[in-house]
Amino acid sequence: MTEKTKLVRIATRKSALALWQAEFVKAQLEHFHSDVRVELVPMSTQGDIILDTPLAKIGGKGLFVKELEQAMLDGRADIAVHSMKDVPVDFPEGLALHTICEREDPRDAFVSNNFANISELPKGAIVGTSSLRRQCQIRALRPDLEIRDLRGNVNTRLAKLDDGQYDAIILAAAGLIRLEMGERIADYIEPEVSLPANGQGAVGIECRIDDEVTKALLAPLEHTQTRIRVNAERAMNRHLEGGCQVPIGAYALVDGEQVHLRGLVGAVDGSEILNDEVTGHINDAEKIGVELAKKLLAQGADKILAEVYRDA
Ligand SMILES: NCc1[nH]cc(CCC(=O)O)c1CC(=O)O
Repeated sequence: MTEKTKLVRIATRKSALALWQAEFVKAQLEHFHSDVRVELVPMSTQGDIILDTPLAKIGGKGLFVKELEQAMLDGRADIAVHSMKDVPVDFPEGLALHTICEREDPRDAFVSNNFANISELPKGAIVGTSSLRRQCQIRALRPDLEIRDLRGNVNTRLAKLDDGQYDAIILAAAGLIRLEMGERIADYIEPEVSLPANGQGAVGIECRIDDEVTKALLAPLEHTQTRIRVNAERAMNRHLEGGCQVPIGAYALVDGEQVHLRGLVGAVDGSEILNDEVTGHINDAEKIGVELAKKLLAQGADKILAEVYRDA
């Protein structure tokens, strides 16, 4: 090791997907900087420990990130690597989301050992998902299916499907692809059928605001188009005051100088779903997110969300 070697410590959850994402960032940092050494600092978060309660009922934002943030604030780690979907819209003082890496496939995936897609499922079939967003969209499409809660990391969820506890489960395609289990995906669910969660499929890197050395090292990992999309999506969620455990979908696409954002707020039972969209210039990504949130609120999103929070 030479004298100028810089150590970057990555706070990460211990799930296979979190470790994959941390290893990915480690490899990228080492690829761009020959004088950087990267260490993983694995830890458990509340979201990993409380496994027997539906996520929506545990409440509190940042179930999967708080412990990682504390490690950075205490100086036990320099950066934290997150699935953007799990990152709350606001950060503790002293920390910020510095980098957003290129997005993987953002779609939800239909996984089943017996059925090729949602339309093939027979009446009464049992579908596993722990996401209110997926639940309300599937219920709107197929009110005859039975939705059951499904917790645990990707491997646990697949094991429960293979046990026969469910006829099908819905997962983020990105997690399966990253873990080289893409062949388990029977069908990719298009955004028109299941609008993804804000940030789904994107990896973000958080660090201390005053850590200029680390911030400079992270710069080459930033992916501008993903940043624009995720900024628009997160701005919508922020204005709706929605964490990740709410029936809210937000999905942006960039076409040249334009960003096109679609948003959805739904009642958990699928009885009511509000959809809207806004297009504007890429420099106004966040304004577009706020504008879309306002349109959804004007349609009655506030009433739907108030009901979700009351029932939770
Ligand atoms: N809430 C858990 C979580 N956080 C990120 C992903 C998948 C990968 C991603 O969206 O980047 C998953 C699993 C899932 O929803 O199936």
